Amino acid sequence: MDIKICGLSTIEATDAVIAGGATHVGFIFFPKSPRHVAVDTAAKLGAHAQAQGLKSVAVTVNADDTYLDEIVAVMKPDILQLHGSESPERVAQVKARYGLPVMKAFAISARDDLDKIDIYNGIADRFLFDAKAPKNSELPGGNGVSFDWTLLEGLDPSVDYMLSGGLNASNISDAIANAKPSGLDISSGVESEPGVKSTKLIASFFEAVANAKKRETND
Ligand SMILES: O=C(O)c1ccccc1NCC(=O)[C@H](O)[C@H](O)COP(=O)(O)O
Repeated sequence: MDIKICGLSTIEATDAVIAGGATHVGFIFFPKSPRHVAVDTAAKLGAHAQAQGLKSVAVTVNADDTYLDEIVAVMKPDILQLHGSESPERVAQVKARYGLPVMKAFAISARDDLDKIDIYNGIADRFLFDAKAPKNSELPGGNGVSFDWTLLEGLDPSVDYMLSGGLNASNISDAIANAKPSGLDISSGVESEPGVKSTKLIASFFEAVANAKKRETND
């Protein structure tokens, strides 16, 4: 199962994520976020993770070509995560311009939010299902809130997605059992305060994932 830890900004946290067994590291390019990083910081940390076989993901929100050009040229991400209201046409443009896989994020709060899967199918390479941002939040992601995973019941098993939104060591077992996702994405669940990753919480999270996987195998 793929595991992406998002919102990294330090070498200590990146090393903890690598040691824990993550497959992806995510970097946020959104100035309003406490996790926002400079492109060269993401380039250094991303290259460090790439050297260990992880994929580096650039997370942007309705970014224009100028910003994406800089991110792609300097950071050399493996994947672009589009976390705004990018249309299918914009996703197709981004894919064509950079030749990189695109993961399109959606907020899920009702069953019909999943209709977007058909609209972006064959355009986005993967989906990331996140919770809807609370009304008082300026961030489209990284809010530490979960959505009702039972909304995913009956989803076509060929839909490739990362489950996201409020995941942490305490709820990951239920999340895996309910949603059976092909990937997990976590940010604030491994932070001691917004934007500050905790190496202890990162280690506990990976331990909880390993225990959850053992339980799944035994069931
Ligand atoms: O994390 C942010 O600050 C952020 C800001 C703007 C757009 C996206 C953002 N995060 C994207 C992610 O992939 C997060 O990991 C995802 O939303 C889950 O976050 P959390 O609920 O805190 O685990």
